[in-house]
Amino acid sequence: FVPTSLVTAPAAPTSSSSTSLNVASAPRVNSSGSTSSFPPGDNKAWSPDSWKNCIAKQMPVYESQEELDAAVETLNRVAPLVFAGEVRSLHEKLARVTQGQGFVLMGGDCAESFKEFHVNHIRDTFRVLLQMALVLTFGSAMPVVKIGRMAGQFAKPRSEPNEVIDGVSLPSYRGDNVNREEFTPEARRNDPNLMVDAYHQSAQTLNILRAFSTGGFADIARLHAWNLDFVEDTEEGSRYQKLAAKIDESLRFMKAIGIDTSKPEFTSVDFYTAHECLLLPYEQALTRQDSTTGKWYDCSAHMLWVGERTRDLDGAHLEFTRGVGNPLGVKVSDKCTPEELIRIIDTMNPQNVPGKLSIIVRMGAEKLRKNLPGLIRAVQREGKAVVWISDPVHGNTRKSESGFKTRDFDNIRAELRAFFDVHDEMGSHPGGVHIEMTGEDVTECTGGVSAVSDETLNKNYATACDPRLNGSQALELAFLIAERMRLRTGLPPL
Ligand SMILES: O=C[C@H](O)[C@H](O)COP(=O)(O)O
Ligand SMILES: C=C(OP(=O)(O)O)C(=O)O
Ligand SMILES: [Mn+2]
Repeated sequence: FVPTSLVTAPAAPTSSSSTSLNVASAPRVNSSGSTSSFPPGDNKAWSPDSWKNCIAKQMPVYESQEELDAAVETLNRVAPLVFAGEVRSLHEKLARVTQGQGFVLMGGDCAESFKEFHVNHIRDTFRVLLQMALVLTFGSAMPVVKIGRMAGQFAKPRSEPNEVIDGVSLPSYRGDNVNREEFTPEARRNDPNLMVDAYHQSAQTLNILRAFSTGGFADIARLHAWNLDFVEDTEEGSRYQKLAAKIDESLRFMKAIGIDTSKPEFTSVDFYTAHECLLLPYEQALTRQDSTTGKWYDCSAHMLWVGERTRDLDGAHLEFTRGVGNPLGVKVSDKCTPEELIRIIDTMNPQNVPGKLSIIVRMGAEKLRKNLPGLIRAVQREGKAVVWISDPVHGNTRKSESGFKTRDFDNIRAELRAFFDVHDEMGSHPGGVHIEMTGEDVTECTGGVSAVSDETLNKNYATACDPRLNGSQALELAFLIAERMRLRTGLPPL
């Protein structure tokens, strides 16, 4: 993390009527994406709560307005999790990626959970991200911007409002900051106090991440120690050790010619956080005005993205995000037309500021080959500066015969390959990857050298929502990407 310029003022206004969500007056849950009286992107005034005038899809409805007001009031007073100076430093790095100088690595759980929370869980995910970043930096000879889906990635959009088990129907689980996974009416009740619990867990997570990124753990001299025990014995583990040995040698050479490898560039990393901007009462309460610039920042994370299911042009999520100074992302599937994408860009980044907006493409290999060229062409024609990021996992979810939600490594690899092929053809920069992964030895995605199969998914299937790549599958992906980046720049294979 970098030095900060402090964000100080709490989100105005502070009266309970304006800072809270009025259940009676919307946001309405709507699945048709129809019109709103307050289209974002026009010149209407923005405020942290102007999203309340728009239709908010995927939003929990709370039973008690009082309970919600009290939770939001508590969050209005908590300390910001991130600071404007950090957010701006991420923005600058992303701006360089729009110019082809850098690669973004985003990864973490689909849904963080209270049950899985442990310092070792955070450490191990962070460790794999460090390994992946090292492979990508060395492989591509480019700076890698490291962003965790961590410290706030709780709320989940769902395909179905209800879950039915043995004829019993209950509201779907929507993330630990909304309701609980257990299949009982009490657990599935939307509880606004969970937002406060999620905030406190995020604060702890960030504290650990800050310590790991600057306190010696991320020192490049320790690169061998980042290998996880269960990865160590795999093909990817030994491939990593070989690469680590090469880097060790380069470090020894640098030292020999007088470069000081005890400098922060070698001993710490800049690590950022991001999550889906979904649960707007939480995001609004963490939105604060920067005392030095007067700009509003959502201080729940450095970067926020809007999901595929909530990116309606006239919806509450675009209205909220258009007003905050953070770098933003938007997920797009094959349902997004080039015209729609340009309108989204004009709403989320009206000044066309480089680094402000990343387009996170998730459509599956086949649809990507068909649809991505048109999206890139439109962006090129309109002269928009965006970071193109591949999310090769969300378009590749399937149900195994044994009933597990899973993803095949082959399909993930195929989508990444398609993403790189299309950028090669279009002369654009493949700017990053966004994946759901964990440092744990889970069996949630099939394939890869780790050879998880449909039959072994039940061995350690632990995710609270979507299936994650385990440590060795994630590392394998990093090597694939690094090789592809090398090919682009004419470097020999690793
Ligand atoms: O993480 C993404 C979505 O929440 C998830 O893919 C939706 O899953 P569902 O179809 O099980 O609701
Ligand atoms: C919900 C998610 O993705 P998408 O919006 O792409 O479906 C996610 O990233 O977990
Ligand atoms: Mn997911």
